[in-house]
Amino acid sequence: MISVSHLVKHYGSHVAVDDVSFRVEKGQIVGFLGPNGAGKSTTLRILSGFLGMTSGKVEICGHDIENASLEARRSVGYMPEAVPLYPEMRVLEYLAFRAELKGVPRARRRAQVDDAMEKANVLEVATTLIGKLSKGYRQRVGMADALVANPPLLILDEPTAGLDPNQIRQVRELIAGLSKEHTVLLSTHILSEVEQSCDRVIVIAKGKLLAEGKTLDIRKMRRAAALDITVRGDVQAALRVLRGVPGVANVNEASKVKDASSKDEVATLHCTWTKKLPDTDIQGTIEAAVAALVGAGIRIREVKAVGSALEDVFAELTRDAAGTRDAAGTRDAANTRDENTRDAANARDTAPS
Ligand SMILES: Nc1ncnc2c1ncn2[C@@H]1O[C@H](COP(=O)(O)OP(=O)(O)OP(=O)(O)O)[C@@H](O)[C@H]1O
Repeated sequence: MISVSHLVKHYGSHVAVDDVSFRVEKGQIVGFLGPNGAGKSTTLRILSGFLGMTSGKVEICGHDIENASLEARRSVGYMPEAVPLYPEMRVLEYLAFRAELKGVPRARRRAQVDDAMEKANVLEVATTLIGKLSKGYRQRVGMADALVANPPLLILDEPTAGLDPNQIRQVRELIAGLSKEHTVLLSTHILSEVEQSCDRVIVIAKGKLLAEGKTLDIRKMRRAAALDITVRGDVQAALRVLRGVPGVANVNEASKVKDASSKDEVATLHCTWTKKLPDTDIQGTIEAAVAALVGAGIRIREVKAVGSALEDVFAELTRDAAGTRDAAGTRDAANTRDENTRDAANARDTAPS
């Protein structure tokens, strides 16, 4: 459905996309994941035909984005990060206008607008002025716009950016529903977003592709990087106990308050592991820490494993790319990449030319 080969994009002397290759197969929901400035929007705009590339080859549904740009663009519904909407138009009117621009034949226009509004869940605001819509609704109108010509492929740039948790949940449900009929490539800088919405993930940073694989494999890399334990009572004793647990490197007080009823101190203690602790040892260390506190008679209010930040996952992937395979998670990712490289190579070999 999408084939990207050695894509490069320069803005003047700045390399925004640096030799990126990947494939997206039909029926998948794929997350394009990377921190700010990674090159996500640039890549998605090139794939949607809105921006030229410096070099490389991109095919959308078998159409070369440069040599058959009209066919390629007709196969894509693109929702940019900042959806350009006309505030003085009503939703229905706007979508009919967009359908016309996208070449939907007049006879089919109304039906396709209705269909897009239904899929994007905006029927109830069909006659509302766009300028009066909430951010969540405007985002969904943007989604209806991407859907109005009924393209097989949807490219959504940060579809949940700036939405509140309720709106994010609605957009996620919407995307899950769309995947029955459309292939979806969406960008985000939030790892949990990809974990919840996508089958596969492509990770980029600083314009370079770092990893590509099943979301499950990337998820494995997100290990408990630290532990927050909230205790009540003798906080100093709790600190001493935790510092004595093998595998715990540092413990510090993240916060401390007085309990309103007992007047005891309630503190959240932040524990980090000794370097390069593999997953199984982290689990064992958490169990040992809790057991040691209970054994010392310290009351525990909450135990929370703190997931590694996206940057840490990126750091592991980058180390892995450099060939250092020192941690269990890193090895997993290396295997994932090796398999994917083979998958991609096989797919290339078997793809019709
Ligand atoms: N029109 C432009 N001219 C010059 N540099 C640009 C232009 N657009 C983007 N860049 C630069 O290219 C790099 C990639 O930008 P891009 O917007 O593609 O990243 P992104 O991953 O989408 O980031 P974000 O999540 O912040 O939107 C950044 O360093 C950005 O500053």
